[in-house]
Amino acid sequence: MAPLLDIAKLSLSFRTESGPARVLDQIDLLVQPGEIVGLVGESGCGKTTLARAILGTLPERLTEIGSGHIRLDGVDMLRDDQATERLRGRVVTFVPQDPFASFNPLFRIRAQIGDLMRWKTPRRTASRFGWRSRAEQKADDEAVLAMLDTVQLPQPRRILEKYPHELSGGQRQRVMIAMALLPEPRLIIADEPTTALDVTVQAQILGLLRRLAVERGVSVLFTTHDLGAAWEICDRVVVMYAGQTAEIAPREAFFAHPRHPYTRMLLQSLPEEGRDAVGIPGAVPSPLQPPPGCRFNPRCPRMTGICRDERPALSGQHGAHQVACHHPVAVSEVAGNV
Ligand SMILES: Nc1ncnc2c1ncn2[C@@H]1O[C@H](COP(=O)(O)OP(=O)(O)OP(=O)(O)O)[C@@H](O)[C@H]1O
Repeated sequence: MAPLLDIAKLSLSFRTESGPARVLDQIDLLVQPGEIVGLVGESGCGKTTLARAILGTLPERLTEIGSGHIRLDGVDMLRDDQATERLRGRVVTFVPQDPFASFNPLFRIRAQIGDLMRWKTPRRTASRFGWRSRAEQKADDEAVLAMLDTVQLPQPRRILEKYPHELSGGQRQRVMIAMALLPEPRLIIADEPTTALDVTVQAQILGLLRRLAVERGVSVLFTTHDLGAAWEICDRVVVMYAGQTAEIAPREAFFAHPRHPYTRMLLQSLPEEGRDAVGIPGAVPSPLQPPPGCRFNPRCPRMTGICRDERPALSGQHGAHQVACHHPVAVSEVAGNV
């Protein structure tokens, strides 16, 4: 099957006063149609930058593409501006971390969803300039009400009359999920979509996102530093470390047999009953002066000379368990981390 999203050898830097910050370094990532992929890693590993690169929302003036490609549905998202513009908001949509910041506080939800539908309705035929026929508009209005109901917002007509501040955090995120689904996309990028919510609401929202994506065959690329959330929702997990792909594994294998020392330490750092969360010693290196070779080498208990000299390649076939490490953990060494 052709992947829906195909990212290969993507390197990207930000221009800063102190020189180029190489935030993404030869990233490889494939997302198949209908697949839910989690992008995990500590803060500063480049998850948001990768999500924004796919969406084409990085500041152009400050961004330098070094190499590689991002293809969505065959379109070169880094070089074909017109096609990218067509896909953005239609074929690929976005669920943000903080929905409050993404709404305009001055307008009712009705106006904000109405604006989205004017430009991104899947029923749009000739309405290139935001014009819709009466029949199209009526169909869109019905689709909006049905979608609000689908994301379990009772009394959708009342929700439409509210201002963003009149909704709870969970309700706002449900509206955001509705808005991400209304254009009938093929890929949703959800950037830490539940971080700003209470724990109980987080679980509901993740469950909802997964159910709707599966029902509609929509792929989801979900960034999180919360491995529990990745367990809840993902089919496959991609671990990023300091702008590099460290490991890619199906969900069960990821939690049961992590092969990269970083993944293993991430999992071991999770809080357990009777034990507080323990951090990984050291910090993610600055992208201004990343260590040579494997970027994890200064924090790695398995580090040897080769780790400083040579960057490890990502081994294995797509779809299988892949790891970029000179000294990966053997399956026999792991006693199950689930
Ligand atoms: N505009 C920018 N200019 C320079 N450096 C930047 C810029 N934006 C992000 N960075 C740097 O890029 C690196 C990756 O940041 P990014 O936000 O993508 O990481 P992340 O994994 O999403 O972290 P978080 O979970 O905290 O959002 C960090 O070192 C960050 O400081």
